[in-house]
Amino acid sequence: MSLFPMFLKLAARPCVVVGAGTIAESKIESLLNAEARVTVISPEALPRVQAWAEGGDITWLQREYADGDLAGMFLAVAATEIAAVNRAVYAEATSRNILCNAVDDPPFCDFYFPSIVQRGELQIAISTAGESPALAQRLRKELNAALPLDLGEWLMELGRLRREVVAVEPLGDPRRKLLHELAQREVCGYDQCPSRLRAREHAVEMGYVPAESSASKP
Ligand SMILES: C[C@@]1(CC(=O)O)c2cc3[nH]c(cc4nc(cc5[nH]c(cc(n2)[C@H]1CCC(=O)O)[C@@](C)(CC(=O)O)[C@@H]5CCC(=O)O)C(CC(=O)O)=C4CCC(=O)O)c(CCC(=O)O)c3CC(=O)O
Ligand SMILES: NC(=O)C1=CN([C@@H]2O[C@H](COP(=O)(O)OP(=O)(O)OC[C@H]3O[C@@H](n4cnc5c(N)ncnc54)[C@H](O)[C@@H]3O)[C@@H](O)[C@H]2O)C=CC1
Repeated sequence: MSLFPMFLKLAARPCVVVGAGTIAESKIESLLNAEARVTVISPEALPRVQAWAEGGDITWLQREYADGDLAGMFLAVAATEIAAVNRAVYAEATSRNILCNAVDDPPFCDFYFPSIVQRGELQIAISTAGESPALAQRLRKELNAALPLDLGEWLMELGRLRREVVAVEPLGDPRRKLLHELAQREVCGYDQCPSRLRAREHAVEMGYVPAESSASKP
């Protein structure tokens, strides 16, 4: 069976993490990075989790998990050190059609956490479908070493440039060709950078923008 790969928008979605130890902490952090609305259920919590609760970043229910806690949730992570508790969370999630990951317990996971290489908005997620997390980790390290550190900034600039091009040029092969061309070269933040000039030149060539207006464009 092949896993379905996707990148989820979790902003404002209610997500629950059961447990607040080392593994839970990293899951909470990645949910917060995605701006999810996080509820943590755990009698004890590591200092960083407590700080998130004190700062209002998460809701911490300081008690053990109880059946019914998943009502209204979008996604659940069961990360206690007790497999039976994690499996009970998974069972409730299944009965409610909520996606759930019981950490390190593949039969009780609807989705797996991948290894991630990140540069700003660029994310590369690696999965071996649980065959070898160690391999996923090694590939993550190799990709991380191979990719330039400023790739995120470059991508942000490329995104801006793409929006400029898309705003003036209608959908079609010439636009697609230009966007491929721009994605291969250095894109710079300043107005006169070669890629930006190329994009304007192209817009003029194609007759989408008159020469004067392209030259004075911010
Ligand atoms: C199925 C899955 C379910 C899930 O948890 O989502 C799962 C399951 C299990 N992991 C186990 C072991 C290890 N996991 C890691 C590391 C990571 N594990 C992660 C994900 C996943 N782990 C999901 C599948 C991912 C995939 O392959 O697609 C990563 C990618 C992401 C993350 O955890 O956030 C993160 C790397 C992050 C990074 O560094 O980039 C290491 C490495 C180390 O710690 O040194 C080891 C030891 C080496 C080894 O075993 O390979 C065991 C046996 C436990 C035991 O022995 O008792 C099980 C259970 C089993 O296999 O039955
Ligand atoms: N720590 C590690 O490096 C690794 C841990 N794991 C596995 O991940 C799981 C969690 O590990 P850790 O985070 O290290 O454990 P931990 O012991 O640090 O944290 C467990 C958390 O679960 C909470 N908890 C216990 N019973 C609960 C209940 N009934 N309801 C709600 N919360 C409850 C505890 O208060 C604690 O916050 C374990 O199954 C462990 O085997 C797997 C790989 C590595």
